[in-house]
Amino acid sequence: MTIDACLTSRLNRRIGQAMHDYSMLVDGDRVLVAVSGGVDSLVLAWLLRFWQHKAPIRYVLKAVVVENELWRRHPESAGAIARICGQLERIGIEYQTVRGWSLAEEHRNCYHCARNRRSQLFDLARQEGWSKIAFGHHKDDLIETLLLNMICSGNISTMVPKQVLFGGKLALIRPMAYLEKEEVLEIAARIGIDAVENLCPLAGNTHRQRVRELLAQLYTMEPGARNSIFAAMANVREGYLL
Ligand SMILES: Nc1ncnc2c1ncn2[C@@H]1O[C@H](COP(=O)(O)OP(=O)(O)OP(=O)(O)O)[C@@H](O)[C@H]1O
Repeated sequence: MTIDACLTSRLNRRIGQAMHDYSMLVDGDRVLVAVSGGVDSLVLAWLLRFWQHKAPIRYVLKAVVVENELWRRHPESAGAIARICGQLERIGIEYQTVRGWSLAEEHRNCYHCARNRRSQLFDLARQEGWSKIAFGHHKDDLIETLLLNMICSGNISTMVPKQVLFGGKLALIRPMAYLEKEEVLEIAARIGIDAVENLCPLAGNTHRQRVRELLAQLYTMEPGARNSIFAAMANVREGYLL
């Protein structure tokens, strides 16, 4: 299916706007797409793959799935990895799987797992000369992170759409930063993404999940809150903070 048949012009414009606002891709980029097998990162892999045909610039893509320690303990792990690979083949993107390091018992939590995954991705990017790592985070992830950081860590910050690291050798990009979760799901339904259930035994029982539920309640009370919170991240009045 062509990108035009799968993306409404509204969504196409929104993704293009984020890419443009943050100069996410340039000619000659080598982009690793971090894929968990969840709906967001599979949609991202599809988007970047199909933009290759459309974009006026040339870039190379490879999807990477980090098999973490907790996944591997799950009895359905092998089948799930095979399904993720099947989805990537269907999307037509080159891919590889990487085995995450073993985590000590006391380190089996979201923080260490995410750190482990980041290190694996950074190492691969350095070894193979990839210039960008693309993540499937979207607008709701950025809002949740803002609230999480305020509530649990006492700071005002979020994940940025583009983050340049190592003196410019690598940049993390989030091309779906302007899309709401429902919009990602809309694209997934149009292109027939078959997301793989998260194998992590800790999934669904996290601070993030609780913040997500809190936000859902807030949005029913105050429908404009989502856009206002998102806009606030680009409208910081430092003179009115402590
Ligand atoms: N095991 C993994 N291997 C590679 N990349 C990953 C992995 N887990 C997460 N990521 C990357 O980090 C992003 C955010 O991770 P998070 O755990 O919040 O996603 P998820 O909700 O499990 O899955 P998704 O975002 O794909 O729906 C993903 O969109 C993906 O780009």
